[in-house]
Amino acid sequence: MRQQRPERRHGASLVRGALVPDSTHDQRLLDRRGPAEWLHMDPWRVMRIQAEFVEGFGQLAELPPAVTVFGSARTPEDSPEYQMSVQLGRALAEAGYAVITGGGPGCMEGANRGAREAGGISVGLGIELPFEQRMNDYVDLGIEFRYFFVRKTMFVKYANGFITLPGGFGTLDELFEALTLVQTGKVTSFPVILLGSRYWGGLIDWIRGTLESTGKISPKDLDLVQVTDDVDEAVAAIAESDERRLARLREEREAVESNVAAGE
Ligand SMILES: CC(C)=CCNc1ncnc2c1ncn2[C@@H]1O[C@H](COP(=O)(O)O)[C@@H](O)[C@H]1O
Repeated sequence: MRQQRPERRHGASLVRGALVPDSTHDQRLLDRRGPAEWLHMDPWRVMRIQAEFVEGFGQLAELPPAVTVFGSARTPEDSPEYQMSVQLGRALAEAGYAVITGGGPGCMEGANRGAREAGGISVGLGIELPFEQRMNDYVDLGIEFRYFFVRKTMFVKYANGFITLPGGFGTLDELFEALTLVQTGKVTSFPVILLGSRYWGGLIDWIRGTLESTGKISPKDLDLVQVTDDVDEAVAAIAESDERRLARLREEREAVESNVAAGE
């Protein structure tokens, strides 16, 4: 015999029995006297996450070719690393690239500053942090994100490559995310460049001496990252990768066009 159990449809979901709540979404929406915890529940968070993607995609879709620059939030303004970040921002802008950073202080500020001083497009993708933090003054287009993973999608999606200055955990996280995406073929034609051979040398030695030598990565994976001390060399590596990508796209288009012509 069919059991009669209470049931309720929640959009695409169906709940029955004890899972049926004693109020509806509408009631909870309209009942302003009720508690506000539902605002912080996961289904609602999804809407916020969606909104962040929509805002990010909308603001960045028309950006010209861009490069994302990572690096420490703690680099002092009077340090050589800060100077290098300014020089890098400037060189990227002069080569026609918009510069995207995390919008914070230190190396991020330096790269935004260089881009702005050279008349380029200076973008900051900020992140909500548990302590007071504001977008640096050299950002012309700034977007604030609540979620790291949404922001990281923007860093990759709108950049033609990453250049990484000396940094800490945040920088390493961004660096290894990029390398994983390239290694697994999720992004193609995406140079990852480390600026500062003294700073990064130990990490590269460890990757070679431990990861590669024990077979955790393949020897060719080491080619995914380039190390240099020369800002112009870093920018040139991005430009060369772009040229190769454009040439490949041209070839693919020509092949499609000649197939279409042959079929006619
Ligand atoms: C002084 C201080 C800690 C400020 C934090 N303010 C921040 N504002 C924006 N992005 C950040 C900040 N801290 C870390 N990040 C992200 O993580 C990277 C730097 O982290 P770290 O300093 O290397 O580990 C940046 O590329 C940036 O994307």
